[in-house]
Amino acid sequence: MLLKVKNLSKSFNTRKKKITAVDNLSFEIPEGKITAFLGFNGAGKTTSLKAILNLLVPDKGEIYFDDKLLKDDFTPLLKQTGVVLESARNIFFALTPIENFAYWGGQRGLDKQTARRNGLELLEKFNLSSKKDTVIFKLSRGMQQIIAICCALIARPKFLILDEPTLGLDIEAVKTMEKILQVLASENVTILLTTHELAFAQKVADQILLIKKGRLIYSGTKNECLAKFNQEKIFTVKFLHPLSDKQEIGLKTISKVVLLADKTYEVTLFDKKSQGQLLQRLAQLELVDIKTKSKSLNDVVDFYMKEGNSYDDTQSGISA
Ligand SMILES: Nc1ncnc2c1ncn2[C@@H]1O[C@H](COP(=O)(O)OP(=O)(O)OP(=O)(O)O)[C@@H](O)[C@H]1O
Repeated sequence: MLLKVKNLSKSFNTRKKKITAVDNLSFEIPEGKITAFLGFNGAGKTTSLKAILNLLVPDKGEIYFDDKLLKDDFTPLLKQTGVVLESARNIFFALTPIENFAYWGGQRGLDKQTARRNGLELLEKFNLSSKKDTVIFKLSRGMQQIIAICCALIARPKFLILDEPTLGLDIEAVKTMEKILQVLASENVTILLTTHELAFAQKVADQILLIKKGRLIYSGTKNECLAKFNQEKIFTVKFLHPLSDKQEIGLKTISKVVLLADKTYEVTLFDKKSQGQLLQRLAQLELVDIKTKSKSLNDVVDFYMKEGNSYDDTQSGISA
């Protein structure tokens, strides 16, 4: 594990009340994977990131980086970590990418030539070489975000933290961002990102970290998380005519049948093993369309964010 967070808590005392932003949070970030840190506004993501980056002192908790406990000195983590905060705020908009690379490389102890070389390499990798001398404010929002990532990667850190990397990006730019993150992960860069865009998280993430009111709801692989929520096999079926009572009773011996609209039904198998039997029965009816429905990360997050569906039964696992 590259990063381990153990029993992290942080409260803020405001004039009106005490706000518990992070509440006994523990999780692990595996090396070379993309972890999506999810939770509604105010869930405690930024506060957790700030504690990891030593930008605030938690009330309690421990941070381990490369299996070493960080106490007062976070240098081992900070030296190996690139960070892009929301809205690409870590770059100078009046400078060009090359000038930004020289500055941010300098901050990381690189000489100008090395910073330039590393920066050009990154631009080439992300197909932005032609923009090396264009001032940042003349670039599209998506390009600005990529340059911000290049600056964060200028000293080749092995850990990259991205706060809302797709904020304000159009569909094409989001796709480019997906590719970039996948390229970086394939080069063993460990990525921790926050996002409210669950379709994006579902595309790029290997790992999911879900928090609610500062507490852990789920931590584990995306595939396991989705598999748990897709144990049922659901079909949406449209027939030429509404089902007769007899036809409906026939299907109901092996599935739950719910009328969605006019001639369209949701058919949920009681047992996945009866799929062949169901398809045979459906084939005897006058079908117009049939689709299988799978639950998405959006459904998972929706489920857990509802009051009552809590983490009680799962600190490191999940149950649907
Ligand atoms: N400096 C502070 N003083 C007082 N309260 C704070 C402070 N920083 C954060 N909070 C509160 O702590 C809680 C968690 O905030 P945090 O910014 O960590 O959430 P978040 O998950 O990052 O939200 P978002 O998705 O909106 O960025 C919120 O209730 C927030 O108002």
